[in-house]
Amino acid sequence: MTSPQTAETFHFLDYGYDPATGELRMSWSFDDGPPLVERLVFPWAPWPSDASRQAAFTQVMGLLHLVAGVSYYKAGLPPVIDTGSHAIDASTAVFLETLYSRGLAEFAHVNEIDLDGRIRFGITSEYPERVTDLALPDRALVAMGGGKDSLVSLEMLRGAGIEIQPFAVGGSALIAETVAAAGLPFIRIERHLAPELQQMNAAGAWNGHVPITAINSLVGLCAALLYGYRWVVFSNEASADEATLVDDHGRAVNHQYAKSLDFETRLADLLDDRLGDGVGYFSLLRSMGEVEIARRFAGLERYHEVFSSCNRNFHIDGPRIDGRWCGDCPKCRFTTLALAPFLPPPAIERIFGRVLLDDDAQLPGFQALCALEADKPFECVGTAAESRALATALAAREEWKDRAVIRHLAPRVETGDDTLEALLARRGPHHVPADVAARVRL
Ligand SMILES: CC(=O)N[C@H]1[C@@H](OP(=O)(O)OP(=O)(O)OC[C@H]2O[C@@H](n3ccc(=O)[nH]c3=O)[C@H](O)[C@@H]2O)O[C@H](CO)[C@@H](O)[C@@H]1O[C@H](C)C(=O)N[C@@H](C)C(=O)N[C@@H](CCC(=O)O)C(=O)O
Ligand SMILES: Nc1ncnc2c1ncn2[C@@H]1O[C@H](COP(=O)(O)OP(=O)(O)OP(=O)(O)O)[C@@H](O)[C@H]1O
Repeated sequence: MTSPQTAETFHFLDYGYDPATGELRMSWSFDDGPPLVERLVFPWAPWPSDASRQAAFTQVMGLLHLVAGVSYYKAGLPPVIDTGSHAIDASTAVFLETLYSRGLAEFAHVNEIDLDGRIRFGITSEYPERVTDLALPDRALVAMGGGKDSLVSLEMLRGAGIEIQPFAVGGSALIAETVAAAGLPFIRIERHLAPELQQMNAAGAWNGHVPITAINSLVGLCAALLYGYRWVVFSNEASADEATLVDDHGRAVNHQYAKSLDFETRLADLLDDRLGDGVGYFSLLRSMGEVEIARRFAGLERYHEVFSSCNRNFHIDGPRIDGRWCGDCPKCRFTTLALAPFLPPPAIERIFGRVLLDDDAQLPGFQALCALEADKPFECVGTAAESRALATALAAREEWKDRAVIRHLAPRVETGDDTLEALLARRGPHHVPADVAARVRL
């Protein structure tokens, strides 16, 4: 296979869904190289009889093809992008250019590649295709990630009496266990990347972070149209808007771009243009920060022994650790910090199998969470202000103040107005539909 890095053009080839098997196939290529075929399998092979739902599904599947191409495009970054049979109107082109450039910002930063002006999706159509008469039942398909955030959403919706169906993309047994603990049925959508990607990576193709939540969001929207759910609910928080770092050219590099309000707004607007309000994509926790979410999760004891936020669990080929927490990564550190004000030390030890705040070897990692002497890590963690407020609050608690990490960290951080109480009270903008927001008491 020729190297994707020498290719002139990245081609979007075919996409299609087979109602007999529930398999969705999408393909791309570099120049005239072999097609790179990614497959998704929707269990029970759903297929709606209603023509407007079929038309809406075909549109959303087209968007998924355009978004999921990012995994392959990044391997070579060819100068030309050929969108093939897709009708790309101006707003779709801007949506894709923004997603590819901001969603690949960490990838570009780590690989020292300048993406400015490189990613261009040509306009091939004046208007977006529209489906106007979509009617889906008022019920929610909830994206599950195995961690605390999606479980908080699930319980908020359940508590409000809204019909819920958890789903996840990929084969994580751990996510399935959280859903089993919720006592709910589970839709697990298989995802198989093109096998050539692994070979290209091994041969030295460009590799790095991709905006995975954007891909999962479009898969969720396909599922909503196939299975019949009006709302696709994610659990992305206000804290995800903070850039992980600002580079030497003043550009924001955000590991969590696809979890940001900016991405959510752009995708929701695009869907509104094409499908009206027949389908709703939103994050239920958008108005809250990590601290408020942790406070709510602390009260959901039934999940304390089954959840995991540690991303060492979520590789495509399965977990790379024994147990649910590796105990030495930014997510393990941040989740400890966020839950500690709301749970007693024995409960923290039961969850994580240790108390990271007792281990002074962990101090540099906690400092990085506070953006002290280091950038924040490329991980899904809270804002630096949240970590500082948490450290300060723990220094005022008898049960935490003498722990090694808190003793060293707390005197070195300043919180200003961002105290724990202020962060708990703060609410930002969101796109939760008014009827849902009222029912969950947002
Ligand atoms: C689990 C993890 O952190 N994976 C990142 C890691 O990948 P690694 O090679 O160690 O293992 P795999 O995840 O199994 O991936 C194998 C290769 O496959 C490619 N790939 C995978 C998924 C995909 O959608 N597209 C792909 O191209 C990629 O080449 C992999 O090397 O390092 C990779 C390179 O930096 C990261 O891309 C992997 O991240 C995954 C896509 C992933 O699922 N990460 C989530 C845990 C994650 O970061 N979630 C964010 C959401 C942020 C967002 O904006 O969406 C979060 O929790 O903040
Ligand atoms: N495999 C997946 N399939 C579908 N949605 C997912 C998947 N992984 C993560 N998500 C969703 O993406 C969003 C971001 O994931 P994230 O890991 O931050 O959340 P989480 O696992 O619920 O909580 P935590 O922050 O504790 O890890 C959440 O809405 C989550 O449900």
